[in-house]
Amino acid sequence: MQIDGLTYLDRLALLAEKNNYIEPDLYEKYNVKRGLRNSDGTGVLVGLTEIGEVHGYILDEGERIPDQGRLLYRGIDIWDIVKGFQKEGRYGFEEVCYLLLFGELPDRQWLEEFTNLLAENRCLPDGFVEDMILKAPSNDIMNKLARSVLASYSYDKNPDDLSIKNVVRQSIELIARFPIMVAYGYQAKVHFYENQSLYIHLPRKELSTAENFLYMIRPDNHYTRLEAELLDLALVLHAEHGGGNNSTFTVHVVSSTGTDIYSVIAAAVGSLKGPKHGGANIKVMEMIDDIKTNVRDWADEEEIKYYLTKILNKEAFDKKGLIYGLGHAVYTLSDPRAVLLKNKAAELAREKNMEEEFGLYLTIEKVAPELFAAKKGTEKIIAPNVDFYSGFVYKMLNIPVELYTPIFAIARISGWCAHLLEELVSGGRIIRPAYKNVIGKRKYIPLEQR
Ligand SMILES: CC(=O)SCCNC(=O)CCNC(=O)[C@H](O)C(C)(C)COP(=O)(O)OP(=O)(O)OC[C@H]1O[C@@H](n2cnc3c(N)ncnc32)[C@H](O)[C@@H]1OP(=O)(O)O
Ligand SMILES: O=C([O-])CC(=O)C(=O)O
Repeated sequence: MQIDGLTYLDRLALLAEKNNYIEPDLYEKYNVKRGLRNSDGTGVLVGLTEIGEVHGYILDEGERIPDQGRLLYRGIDIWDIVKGFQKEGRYGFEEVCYLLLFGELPDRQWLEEFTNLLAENRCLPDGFVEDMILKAPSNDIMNKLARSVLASYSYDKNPDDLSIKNVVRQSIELIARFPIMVAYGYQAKVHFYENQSLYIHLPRKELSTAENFLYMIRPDNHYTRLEAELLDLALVLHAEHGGGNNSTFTVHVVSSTGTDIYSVIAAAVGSLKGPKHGGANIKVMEMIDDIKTNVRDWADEEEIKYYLTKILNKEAFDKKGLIYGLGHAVYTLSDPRAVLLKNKAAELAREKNMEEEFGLYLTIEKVAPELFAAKKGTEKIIAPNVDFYSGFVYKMLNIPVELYTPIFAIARISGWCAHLLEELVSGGRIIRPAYKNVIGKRKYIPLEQR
């Protein structure tokens, strides 16, 4: 039924918009920490952790002083971790999973056993591929991943047991299975939605997580050592980011209810998918494609500035006003992961003859802060975050764009599981902040009198 050209659903949507509007002034009046942020932009302190430390500024007598970013896993600087395994010529992601989950660096024997344990668990339960992946494909791999995680509950003989030993077992299974769930979800997508041949390659025990993933997504199984090393580096850099990032905080919130690991991790996958969080790596690629289409000369700084201003003014691209891949809730001057990925992107761009496109990224990184400052009237610096250069690196590795956020999930599952264990050991209280009701009292009116 249509009234004034509006459908019933249109009118419901208008009501939903009108009756969910809250005066912005009220947030200030009641001192609401919107987005769980203090008035100076720092995060509200809601927990303690020993897993990841994210350093982005110095607090000096209550003032927030921007600083170069630093990221530490269990107290060890990410730069040192990367230098360490690269110097020894080995892959690093498995070692980082161990470090995050168990709080210390493994010696050679413990690392070998842990790597073997991951390899043994790198298979899906009987019937899972046929019933849960191929019979229910999705156009979106993150959606498919969340459903595969939830479906795993029914294949687990002991799904609700929250003893640490059981959750460690479940965590290792999930870390080992995420690359397979993503790879097969992707293969199902290209087969059922894009009419291409179906490839279900079984993972191989002797390969690392990064190698196996490349092996499973490519029809011919082929990858080079350099490609696997770069993917391994990306996995290491994306593995953990403290307790406050949205998906990890989701882990704390959901697990604080005492629910099972599959419910917790499926919720975290849903959070990571969002374009302001892990989903930004796909958005960056779409935004760059849009800029490439609309800016005639990629070397012309003024033309790029003009178009970025349109993006900031919500007149171009997705009209959300965001330049994706820039800005961070904690980092200010730099995100150490973006610095590492930028170096890799520069090397690869030279090798692959893609320096012109790389130059576009550099110009955006250079001019966006001043445009942002002019628009917002602030001194705030927006530097590239981990999502700015990661997609460009994946593109040069010929990894399809729909896999960029799922790769983030393949890495971050290790941090999520570490935080789940920490919540179970040291949390214990249901997370339950307050919302003030500002509508006041109203009377119930009988149907005939409305
Ligand atoms: C793995 C990760 O999650 S890394 C982050 C990936 N996300 C992105 O790259 C998306 C683009 N960036 C953003 O949206 C933000 O910088 C976030 C979500 C990362 C951080 O958000 P916040 O902590 O709220 O940022 P902050 O407090 O600095 O924001 C202040 C203002 O600047 C705006 N802003 C921040 N970054 C950007 C940006 N890249 N482009 C345009 N505006 C921005 C915010 O929208 C906010 O505007 P408002 O005051 O009108 O609401
Ligand atoms: O910390 C955050 O807010 C976002 C995040 O997960 C990351 O940068 O890796």
